[in-house]
Amino acid sequence: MLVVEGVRVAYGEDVVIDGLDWRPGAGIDGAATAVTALLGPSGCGKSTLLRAIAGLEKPSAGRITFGGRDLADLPTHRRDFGVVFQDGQLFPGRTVAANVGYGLRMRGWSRSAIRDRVAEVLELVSLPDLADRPADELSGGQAQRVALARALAPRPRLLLLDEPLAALDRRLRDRLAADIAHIVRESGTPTILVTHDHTEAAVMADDVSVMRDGAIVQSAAPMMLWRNPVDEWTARFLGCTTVIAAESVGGVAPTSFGEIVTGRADGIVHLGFRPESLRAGAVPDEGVDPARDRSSSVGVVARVAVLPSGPRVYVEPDVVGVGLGTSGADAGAPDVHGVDAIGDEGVAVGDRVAVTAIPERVAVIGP
Ligand SMILES: Nc1ncnc2c1ncn2[C@@H]1O[C@H](COP(=O)(O)OP(=O)(O)OP(=O)(O)O)[C@@H](O)[C@H]1O
Repeated sequence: MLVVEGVRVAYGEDVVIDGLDWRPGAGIDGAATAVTALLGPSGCGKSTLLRAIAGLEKPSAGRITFGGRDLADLPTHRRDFGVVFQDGQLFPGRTVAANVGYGLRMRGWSRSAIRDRVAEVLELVSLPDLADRPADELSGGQAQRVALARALAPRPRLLLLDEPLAALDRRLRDRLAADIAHIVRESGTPTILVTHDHTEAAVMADDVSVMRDGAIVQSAAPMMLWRNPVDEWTARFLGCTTVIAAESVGGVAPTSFGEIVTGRADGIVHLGFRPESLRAGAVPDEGVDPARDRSSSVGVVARVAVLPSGPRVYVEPDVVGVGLGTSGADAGAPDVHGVDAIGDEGVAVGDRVAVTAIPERVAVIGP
């Protein structure tokens, strides 16, 4: 529905986006009601692109169409897009109901129609009892729900969310992320979510487009993105802290953390490991010579962080100069810096551990 073609946006001399092509949700079923995340690091141009779609920035080249119609000559308020920013931007002196009904009044809805629709969307965002509360007496999470209700009230054709959770604390973000995703799906509104947080993108979106330096580098469902990031930069941005090269033969690459199914043609492949891709546990059998054991690498725990999901450890090589994660393919450049892994319960600094891959959590990098 939304198509961005060859778009260029500059602030004075500073070109932020140049020749950008994008069809959010193009590769997935049900794109008409899907949530697409626009995910990228700070400053890559996500908000600029969103603002261009909303009509708040004017592209100096290219075009943006919705349902086949060029938006260039359509001002923001006539695009019928709902927008929610990081800080909600509610009118502080007015009640929740007045805020939510604002766009409907502007569109000339009748009083009774406004009252009914306001009640309906406040129900949708689970705040039916707050209609008469002044907007400046809301918590941060409530304010963002009200901002969402206000954006959804006029039944927009497209909803644009620009880091809607960024100003909230972690606990609230996690809960509200799932709630917002549910609410926008209930409302049947196609949605673009700008975020720099890949977990948030995975929780909320059906489809994720990764943006880097003003360009879209990959679009895929979250699962595909984790499994097959398009390049090493994307793999690292998505949380891989160790990247190694290995030789894949018959679709399988032996590594010093065990065999990984790559499904790739014979040749060198690059594999990305998140802490969750590796398990650091007891050395299985001291009788086995670790140098000959191809299913795991032995190292020494250098740091432990105890997270709710279990210990996160950093394991250094126990033989100086022979890195963890070396394989035939990259033996010339051992990763002497060690690896992040999930540790077994009770693991402590100084323990010798065997580091083993959890194969289905390893990313196979490249197109
Ligand atoms: N109004 C503006 N005037 C001049 N430069 C701007 C303006 N808005 C953004 N920029 C610059 O454009 C670049 C992209 O900014 P943008 O806000 O689009 O990035 P972003 O990916 O959304 O980042 P963040 O997640 O930090 O908001 C940055 O270098 C920023 O400094």
